[in-house]
Amino acid sequence: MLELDGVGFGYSPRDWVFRGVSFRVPPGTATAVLGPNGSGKTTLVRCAAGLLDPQEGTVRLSESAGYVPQAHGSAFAYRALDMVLMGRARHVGVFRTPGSSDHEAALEAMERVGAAGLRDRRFPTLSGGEQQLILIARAIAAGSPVLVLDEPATGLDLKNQARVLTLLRELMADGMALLLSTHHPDHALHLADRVVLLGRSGVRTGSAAELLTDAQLSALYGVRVSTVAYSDDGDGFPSSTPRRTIVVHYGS
Ligand SMILES: Nc1ncnc2c1ncn2[C@@H]1O[C@H](COP(=O)(O)OP(=O)(O)OP(=O)(O)O)[C@@H](O)[C@H]1O
Repeated sequence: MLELDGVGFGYSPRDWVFRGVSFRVPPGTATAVLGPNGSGKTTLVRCAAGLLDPQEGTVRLSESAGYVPQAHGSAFAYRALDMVLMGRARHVGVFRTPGSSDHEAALEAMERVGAAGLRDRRFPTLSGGEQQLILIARAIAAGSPVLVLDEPATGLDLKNQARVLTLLRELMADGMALLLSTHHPDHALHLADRVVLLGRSGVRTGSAAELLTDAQLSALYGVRVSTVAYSDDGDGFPSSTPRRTIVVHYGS
């Protein structure tokens, strides 16, 4: 369980990025954070993951969260498998080397994201999308019941976006609590039970049904957005999966 209560953060005194953010992410659910560039999505998910200390309010985490940062180059030429093994740090203990169960967990996580074939590649030589898959595998390998992801679809092609969304739904079905920031309202429509909108006029939290509407999304991004239904077409998701996506009226 992840819970934020009245959280406020600013990088300098009296210059708040956001204030008064409260929401809970129960097991088996996903909460999506949406907002324009610079609205504070990364800042908020870093506070939720315990990587930034808010100036006010509290963050309660049942145990440490797995965290997936936005893909970025690494200065160190670790193998992809070693990057994923780093997710096992709290299981391995200080001054110990990873054992066979850690290797198994790391390889299973790489299989799950479809990146087992990259295990011996050096992380900096991977494409941005491949790096993103490895970072997600690292967080899964950590085995935490809470996963916090900062724009997990950044740099992924359409097939890999679908793979990651499917994977995140599977993790929810396994009982994990997910918090993700995203620039893709359609991903929020597909995944999220609850939504946090970081807008120019303040923060709104509520159910996906209440906040992922044409009016709310158009106001949030300052461009006309419509949500449209599509048929399941035997896509393999349970019939309860929301099948709505968004259309942006470019030029509006
Ligand atoms: N280390 C920092 N020091 C000072 N200001 C910062 C720092 N990091 C971010 N900011 C500022 O805080 C605000 C929120 O930034 P943040 O990165 O959280 O936004 P975001 O919604 O994730 O943006 P994007 O969609 O562009 O990734 C921005 O105005 C940004 O310039």
